[in-house]
Amino acid sequence: MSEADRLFASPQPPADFTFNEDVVRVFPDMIKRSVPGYPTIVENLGVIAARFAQPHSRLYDLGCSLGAVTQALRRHVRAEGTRVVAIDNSTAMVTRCREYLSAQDSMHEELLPVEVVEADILDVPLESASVIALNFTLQFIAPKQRLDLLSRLRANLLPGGALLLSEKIRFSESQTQELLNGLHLDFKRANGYSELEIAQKRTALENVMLTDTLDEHRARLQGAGFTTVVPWFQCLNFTSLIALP
Ligand SMILES: Nc1ncnc2c1ncn2[C@@H]1O[C@H](C[S@+](CC[C@H]([NH3+])C(=O)[O-])CC(=O)[O-])[C@@H](O)[C@H]1O
Ligand SMILES: O=C(O)C(=O)Cc1ccccc1
Repeated sequence: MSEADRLFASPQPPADFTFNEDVVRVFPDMIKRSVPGYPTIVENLGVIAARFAQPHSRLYDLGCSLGAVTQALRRHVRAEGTRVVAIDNSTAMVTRCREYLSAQDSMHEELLPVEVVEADILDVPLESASVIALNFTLQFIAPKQRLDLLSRLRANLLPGGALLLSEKIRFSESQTQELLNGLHLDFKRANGYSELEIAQKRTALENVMLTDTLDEHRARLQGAGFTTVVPWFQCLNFTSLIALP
């Protein structure tokens, strides 16, 4: 099972955050203690997907990590003949994700079939899908690639389908930004992270996780051809959106 996250507990030279084996070992604990609302978001992505999933269509979980969203899709989606394609470019994540999903397979009968693909979502060929989930993945894509990726997702979304996008967001109004960022740090402290752990992780993420405002997300989604953007969840500076074609 997964360990407690102590990755940034001792002093270390600054290095960019990567989704390597050390992160994989602690990832379920890390994401739950770092992302306010994460369990609620993941479970409800399954519930929301159930409304948009079409019979005999694909459901994508892009940047699947250990497959938390894929597992929620399997718990909630009942449309006949749907299958999940879960994609991540971290070898360590994909290896462990496959193990978790086969454990879920052995405990339940008649789960949606899942294919876990090790690939970069920026260059893997995508096919038509009724649901596409990007749960805290877009924030790790280089900003100049984000519009192209969303346009490609829009082009592959079936009519009546949905893109489910969760992100850490920033706020252009500085008082709001300071308040919600401060409250996020309080959330981490309340979950047992020390000042050193918080500071070292912040440095590690500085160059690799670049956040946008909600307005920037809306504008980009519209630019990619989505007509409707509905925020369905916000906890502090973390949000989840439903984008419709
Ligand atoms: N270009 C890329 N191609 C494929 N995967 C990528 C790429 N860039 C980053 N990733 C992958 O996106 C994931 C982001 S974590 C998602 C959480 C998950 N969705 C969850 O619901 O638990 C978010 C977080 O840790 O805050 C990592 O597994 C990366 O390897
Ligand atoms: O820890 C943070 O500050 C975050 O914003 C989220 C996060 C969670 C897990 C891995 C990387 C980033």
